[in-house]
Amino acid sequence: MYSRRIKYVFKKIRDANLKYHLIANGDTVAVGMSGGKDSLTLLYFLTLLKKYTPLNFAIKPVYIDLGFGNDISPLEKFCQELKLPLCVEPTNIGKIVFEMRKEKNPCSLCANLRRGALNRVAKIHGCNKVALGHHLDDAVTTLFMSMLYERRYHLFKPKTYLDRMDITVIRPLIYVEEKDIKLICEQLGIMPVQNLCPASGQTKRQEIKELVEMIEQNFPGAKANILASIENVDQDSFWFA
Ligand SMILES: Nc1ncnc2c1ncn2[C@@H]1O[C@H](COP(=O)(O)OP(=O)(O)OP(=O)(O)O)[C@@H](O)[C@H]1O
Repeated sequence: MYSRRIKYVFKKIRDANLKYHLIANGDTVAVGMSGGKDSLTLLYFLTLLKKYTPLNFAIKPVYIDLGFGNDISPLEKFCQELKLPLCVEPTNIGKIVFEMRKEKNPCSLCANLRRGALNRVAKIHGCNKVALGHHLDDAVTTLFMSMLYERRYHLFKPKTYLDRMDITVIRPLIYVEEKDIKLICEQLGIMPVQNLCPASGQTKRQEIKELVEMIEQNFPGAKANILASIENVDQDSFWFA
């Protein structure tokens, strides 16, 4: 009944869940919904995880409204179909970033404020975990950005406990490739929300993403190997001062 691609992606998510103990029995997981293809796919697969594994957990989709006037009706419809009420949190983050602070690099401030808002809302709704839609391509792109722009290895983790908030951030799509997410959205007819953010799609990140894609084209499997090399860091070979 499910396509081979859906089964394949489901396995990747189960693998990540087993390896990093992302979701446990009794969890209440807030799912950060931008309305983009990644978070929509994440929500879909978390419902499958609940349905087809013995894991017993609750799912709460949360949309942080940044104030750009996005039409979120496709997101609302998708949540309704999955029988999950969407929590919408209005904010003035867009205004702060673009009008008040007039940031040159708005994305990092926006992401910080958004994450703070999401964690706060999750806490208010009794969630102990927050799931984000970062996938394999995001991880490798982030790693390359830290190397090329910051001269260091720096990458988010699949699971991070934030002690100040007492909340755990998880990234169940960490082994999933973006191309599979795109194909699944097409296959299931998942409609993303159009993002009206003025900085959308014109960032440094986009350039590095294209570089990563070029490497993958020339060395198939490169992205998965790069991520695996992070998991298999040989401490003795690293040049710690
Ligand atoms: N406005 C928002 N409200 C709630 N969660 C969000 C919001 N924006 C982003 N997120 C969460 O943070 C993750 C990473 O955000 P980012 O902006 O990098 O999205 P993305 O890679 O374009 O993914 P997506 O396709 O889900 O938009 C998203 O996958 C989602 O889980």
